[in-house]
Amino acid sequence: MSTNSIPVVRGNGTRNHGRKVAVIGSGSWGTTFAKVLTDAGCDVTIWARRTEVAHEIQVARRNTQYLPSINLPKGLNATSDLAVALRGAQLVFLAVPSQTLRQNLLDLEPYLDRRSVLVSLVKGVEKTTTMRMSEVIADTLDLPPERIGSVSGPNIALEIAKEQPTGAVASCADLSVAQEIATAASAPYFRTYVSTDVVGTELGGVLKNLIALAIGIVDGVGYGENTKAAIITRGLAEMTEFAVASGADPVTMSGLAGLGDLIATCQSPLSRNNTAGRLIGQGYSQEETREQMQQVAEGITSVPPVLELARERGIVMPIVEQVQMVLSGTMAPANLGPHLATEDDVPRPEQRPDTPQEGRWRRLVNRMKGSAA
Ligand SMILES: NC(=O)C1=CN([C@@H]2O[C@H](COP(=O)(O)OP(=O)(O)OC[C@H]3O[C@@H](n4cnc5c(N)ncnc54)[C@H](OP(=O)(O)O)[C@@H]3O)[C@@H](O)[C@H]2O)C=CC1
Ligand SMILES: O=C(CO)COP(=O)(O)O
Repeated sequence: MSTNSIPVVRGNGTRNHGRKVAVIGSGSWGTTFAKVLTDAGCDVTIWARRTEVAHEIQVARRNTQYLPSINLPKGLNATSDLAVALRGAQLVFLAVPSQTLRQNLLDLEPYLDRRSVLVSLVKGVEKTTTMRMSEVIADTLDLPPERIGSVSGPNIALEIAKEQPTGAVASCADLSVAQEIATAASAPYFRTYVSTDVVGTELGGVLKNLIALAIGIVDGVGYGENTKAAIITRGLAEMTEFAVASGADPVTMSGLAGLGDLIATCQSPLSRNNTAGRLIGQGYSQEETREQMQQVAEGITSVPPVLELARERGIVMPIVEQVQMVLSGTMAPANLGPHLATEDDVPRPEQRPDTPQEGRWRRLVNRMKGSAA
């Protein structure tokens, strides 16, 4: 482990002894996640598409473009050769932009061990197909669900690279595979929980980006904490409805991959989605904002496909609709938030009678009534 921040007690390094893993993508998250895996005791090789980035990581133990001032661990190997990165890798973590993942998978397919598990770290949906990343993996490589996983949570890369503690959720349809992923990705400053809810884990990461855009927009306008609290609270309700209609467990949305990530991304000035929203709220166009951003802001690309899926599934997402209108220039940023409703909306209870949250509370209350009787 490097010395970027407060030292923490070392954990389970020996559990990962000899576990060979690859990380595909050497941006801020790929590099940070490779550090987590190395600090967890795995034998890690990170793939960078540019040789100079691979060389800098391998030789100088730095990735100055994406993680300035961070010392990377000695054991981390880097290469720009996919064959080298994938040789013997039991777990392959994918940290590339959502819109390039399909091509990246096709590129790596010839070198992939047919037993390896592919784990998406990506928080977007494919624009042209509206597929989640695990669906893109299954579609491209024809892999069964037990060879596809996802890791997501409140994971602002730079904070984790500084070894500031947090957690995440590793999910796979096969619980034992989720446990294997979580073991590989559990460092002293990074606790990884397990889940079999791949849909919920992935959608938490996708949907919080859209709400973070809304938060950035109202921040750019100059609105204060009430507006943001209303957007976060109603945003979680929108996220949960959409995720449940897509097959997710509502409980996932109240965990690290849902609420946890929503809080981190909406609060952090380091969030690229939050930052992109702020620029738009300050009056920059979508094009100008894209130009100013040096890194991936997945939310901007995910808005149209998420709304397309929401309409197909009969889900109303007023905040995401408003974000779309602001992005397309049909609504002024200052009009986002204050009403949080469409024009024809009528006053209604805050929680719809059939929301997953209410159903859960009702079941709990009924159970308690039953046990008190
Ligand atoms: N940063 C974070 O805090 C977190 C990010 N994520 C998610 O991780 C994913 C990756 O994001 P992140 O690392 O932050 O992004 P960055 O913008 O930091 O880096 C993007 C990376 O993708 C590479 N890349 C760009 N185009 C291609 C391509 N066509 N083929 C292969 N690689 C390409 C870039 O390479 P090059 O440098 O050569 O351009 C770079 O290594 C996103 O889905 C993001 O939402 C998830 C959790 C936390
Ligand atoms: O996913 C993230 C934190 O969990 C990173 O968010 P941004 O992509 O908005 O920086």
